[in-house]
Amino acid sequence: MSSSITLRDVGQTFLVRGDDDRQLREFVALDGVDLEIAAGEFVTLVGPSGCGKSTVLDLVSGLTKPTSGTVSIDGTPISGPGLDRSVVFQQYTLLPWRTARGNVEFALEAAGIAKRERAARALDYLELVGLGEFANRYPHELSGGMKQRVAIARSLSYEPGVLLMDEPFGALDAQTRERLQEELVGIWRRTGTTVVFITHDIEEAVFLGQRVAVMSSRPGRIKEVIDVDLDRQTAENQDLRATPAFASYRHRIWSLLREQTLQAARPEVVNRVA
Ligand SMILES: Nc1ncnc2c1ncn2[C@@H]1O[C@H](COP(=O)(O)OP(=O)(O)OP(=O)(O)O)[C@@H](O)[C@H]1O
Repeated sequence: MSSSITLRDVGQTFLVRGDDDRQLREFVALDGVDLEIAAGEFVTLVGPSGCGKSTVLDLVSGLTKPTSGTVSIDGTPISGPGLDRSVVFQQYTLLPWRTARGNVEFALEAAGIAKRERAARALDYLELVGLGEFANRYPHELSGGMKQRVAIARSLSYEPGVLLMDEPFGALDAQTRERLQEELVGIWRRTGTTVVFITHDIEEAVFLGQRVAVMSSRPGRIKEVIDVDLDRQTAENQDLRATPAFASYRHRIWSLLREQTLQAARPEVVNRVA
């Protein structure tokens, strides 16, 4: 099961206090953001720090509402959070007093899944992320990568149409990160869920995304969306990251981001509120 996502002419303005006079001002975080994500697609979102990536994810999750424009799931405007969407953050956010299985079951309980179904389903999803044998371990008995896999299992367990991931591998070491990237591609293929994945890491964006959306900052907009046409199936046993095609995508996105970073050096645009 998967859902499409549409952002149409989306703007998000926050009220912030000026550093100098402490007056309230409008800060335009997003302006005119347009993005269409098809059901079942894997899209990565990159952009300079503070360009509004998490703000976009918050809007799709329904935690916040846009100041202007519309954000829709399967053509229906989002009115708040829902079980059709699930978010994985950089911090694992597991309950320390529950086992891996207990953490997944907790989400299933909140989603209203019948008690008799919860234990089996939790185990199925822990197996999907390769943690079937660790179901009875507590978070403090798991490595960082394992904790993040539990968080992914928990998010997928109630079978959302959309999985939103905000730098989920940002706190992991390079090797664990690469392994989880490969596993995530496998999980995405098996579940067919639409994935929107935020990252600062260009290689991660190219490796994972069927398309990479590059954002510009101040105000945040989608600057360019790049189709990544890499043969991931035949490359399964090769080092995809070492291929010339991969390097070429990496360089293209690096160049776009460099332009953005140079532009971001100018002062922020804020409008004073009367
Ligand atoms: N609730 C809020 N109130 C005021 N300003 C906010 C709020 N949320 C975000 N911002 C501002 O909006 C801009 C975009 O923030 P956001 O967290 O979306 O950026 P980001 O691209 O995810 O950043 P990073 O890559 O550093 O995580 C930033 O300038 C931030 O300070």
